[in-house]
Amino acid sequence: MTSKPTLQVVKIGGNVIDNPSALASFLQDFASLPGPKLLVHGGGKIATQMAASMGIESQMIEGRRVTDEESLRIVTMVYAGWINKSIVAELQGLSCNALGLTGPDGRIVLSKKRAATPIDYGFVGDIVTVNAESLSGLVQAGFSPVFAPITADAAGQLLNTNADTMAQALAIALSSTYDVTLTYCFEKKGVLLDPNDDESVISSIHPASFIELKEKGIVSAGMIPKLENALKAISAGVSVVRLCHADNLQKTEIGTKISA
Ligand SMILES: Nc1ncnc2c1ncn2[C@@H]1O[C@H](COP(=O)(O)OP(=O)(O)O)[C@@H](O)[C@H]1O
Ligand SMILES: CC(=O)N[C@@H](CCC(=O)OP(=O)(O)O)C(=O)O
Repeated sequence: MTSKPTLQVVKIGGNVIDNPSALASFLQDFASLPGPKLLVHGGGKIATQMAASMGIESQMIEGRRVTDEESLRIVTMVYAGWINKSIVAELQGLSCNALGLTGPDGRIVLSKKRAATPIDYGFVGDIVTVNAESLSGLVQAGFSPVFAPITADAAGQLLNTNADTMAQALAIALSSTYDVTLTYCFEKKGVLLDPNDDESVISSIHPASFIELKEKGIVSAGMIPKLENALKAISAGVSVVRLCHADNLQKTEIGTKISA
């Protein structure tokens, strides 16, 4: 049996994107990763700040943004515009052949508006399909795709999509062709047993320990969808899933490893 080529899918979170020097150092590490790679970025923190500066209050429920028409315009401008193009330009400056994308570009990611019950999130999309063939084609052509968390449905309606979910869906889709490693990079050293103690990193999480951590309130807020996505990825064909500090992208033994 011939083994699959390797590919790294990396997600970078909004708290790092909001810190230019931390982002620059992360992008340097990303650019120097060997082999095919793909980046998914968030930017929730900047979108919230932008909305606030326009007098619009952001509402998050279970780590997801309630997205009305005005918020959709803001998140599209922030994620697919300012953040995506800044990251692509910075990576190009580091000789990484980054290609900025959103879901509707080449219809690589197709989503569907979330049902309005039990919670009406407005213009929020859940991923329906990923066109792995088109995406692999871009990777094989030498590009490093950089995805903003904006998608669209089949009728062309733009939708806001959680960036952790986007990374999970892309990693799973690519795992039929590649041996995929998925790394969630953020501003903490991993999943912490005590959120106030940066050194209390939990080295490994599996489905049963996640339920226990959630019940005890040790994982909360944005960490819940992040871990749900991480667990889904490891159970659906992704070879390695890890959560770590953005500074530790290349230190593969550090952080929290996810097991099935
Ligand atoms: N046990 C935990 N360990 C680490 N972070 C946690 C934990 N529980 C909750 N969190 C929170 O989850 C956040 C990461 O989720 P999120 O804000 O969605 O980040 P990102 O923007 O990187 O996706 C951390 O900043 C932290 O505040
Ligand atoms: C539907 C939904 O919640 N979308 C997210 C997309 C951005 C994101 O996920 O950013 P981080 O990775 O920085 O949290 C939002 O608007 O906050």
